[in-house]
Amino acid sequence: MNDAHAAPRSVGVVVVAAGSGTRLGADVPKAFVQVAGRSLLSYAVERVTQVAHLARLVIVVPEGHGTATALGDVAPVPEGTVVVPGGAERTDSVRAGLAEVGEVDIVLIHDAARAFTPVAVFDRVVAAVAAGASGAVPGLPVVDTIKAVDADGTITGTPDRAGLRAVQTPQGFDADVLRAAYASGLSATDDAALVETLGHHVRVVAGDPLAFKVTTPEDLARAERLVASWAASVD
Ligand SMILES: Nc1ccn([C@@H]2O[C@H](COP(=O)(O)OP(=O)(O)OP(=O)(O)O)[C@@H](O)[C@H]2O)c(=O)n1
Ligand SMILES: C[C@](O)(CO)[C@H](O)COP(=O)(O)O
Repeated sequence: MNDAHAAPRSVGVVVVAAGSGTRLGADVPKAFVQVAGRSLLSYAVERVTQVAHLARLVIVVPEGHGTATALGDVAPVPEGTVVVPGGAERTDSVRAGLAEVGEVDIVLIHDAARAFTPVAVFDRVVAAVAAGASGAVPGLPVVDTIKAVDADGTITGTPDRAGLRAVQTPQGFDADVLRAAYASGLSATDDAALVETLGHHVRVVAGDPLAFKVTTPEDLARAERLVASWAASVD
C-alpha cells in the first residue's frame, strides 16, 4: 500500500467493469479484453491496490461473473475484495457497488475501462476530498471547440472552452454525499453529475492523458502500443 498521501481517512474503491463494450465490439465484456496477455481489469486493479488508505475494494462485473473466484482467472484480486453483478446502465452498476462499499470516509468510483490511470491521479482526487471538497474528479482541458446542438444538429451555442474540462475517473466523494446522490434514483453519465444535482460543489483536479477510456478499437490499439512501450523501456 502506498502511504505517500498523508490524509488518514479510509478509502473505498468501486471499480465498474460490468459494461459490454458495444463500441469496442470484442467477443468478451470489455473489462476482460486482453492487452499484452492481461485483462484491462487487471491493469486497473493493479493501480487501485496502490491507493493510500484503501480499506475496501468492490468490483462490479457482468452477470455470471459474480464471485472473486470466478474473477481470479481474469484479474487477480486482493483478499477481501467484494465482487458483485452490475446492471444495465453504468449508474445501475455504480449503485450496486456502492451498496457493498461499507463504512469508509471517501469513495472512489473508477472505470475498469480507464485501466492505465496513474496512481498519482487517484492520490490527487483523494487529497481534494480529504481536504474538504464534497467531490473531486480528474479532468483535462478540451482541445476542440465544443458546440451545443439541437435535435436537428443546428448549433445553439459555443461555450468558452477555457471553462470546459473533459473529465475522467476515478471520481471521488465524501461517502455520505455520494450515497445521498445515488439514493435520488436518477441516472447520469458520470457520478459527479448526481452529486452536483444535490447542490454540492465538486472540484476538478488535474487529470492525465493515460487515464483515457478504452472505448473503440483505436483506443485498444493505443493501449497495446502503450504497454509495448513500457515493456521496451525495461528491456
Ligand atoms: N452497465 C454498465 C455499463 C458500463 N459499466 C462500466 O462503466 C465504465 C465506462 O463505461 P463504457 O466505457 O461506456 O463501457 P461500456 O458500457 O461497456 O461500453 P459501450 O457503451 O461501448 O457498450 C466501464 O468500465 C464499464 O465496464 C458498467 O459497469 N456497467
Ligand atoms: C464516467 C466517465 O468515464 C467520465 O468521463 C464517462 O462519463 C463514462 O461514459 P460512458 O458513456 O459510460 O463511457
